[in-house]
Amino acid sequence: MLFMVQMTVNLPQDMPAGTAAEIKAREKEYSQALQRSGKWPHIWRVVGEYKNVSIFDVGSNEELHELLSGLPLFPYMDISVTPLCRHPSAI
Ligand SMILES: O=C(O)C[C@H]1C=CC(=O)O1
Repeated sequence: MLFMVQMTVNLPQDMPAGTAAEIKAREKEYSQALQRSGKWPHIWRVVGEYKNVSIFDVGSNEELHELLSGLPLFPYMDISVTPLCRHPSAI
């Protein structure tokens, strides 16, 4: 099952730089493990925003929820999820 996921990160202005750096490092490790597994095949930066557009390829809604809620940045994100299916004109 394919999903387009849009994540906007809103770190608190008063979060210490060291804390933010530590969360971002864990986020990168978590994200890259999922990319290597094939469950997160695309991640793109939205130009000019602290936001990404991603494609997830997972087995169920529940699995996607688990993966997203495990993101170290999850408490600081606005996330929207759009289910996808193959376009009839796709070649
Ligand atoms: O930077 C982001 O878009 C947020 C987040 C998603 C993956 C990752 O490494 O960081």
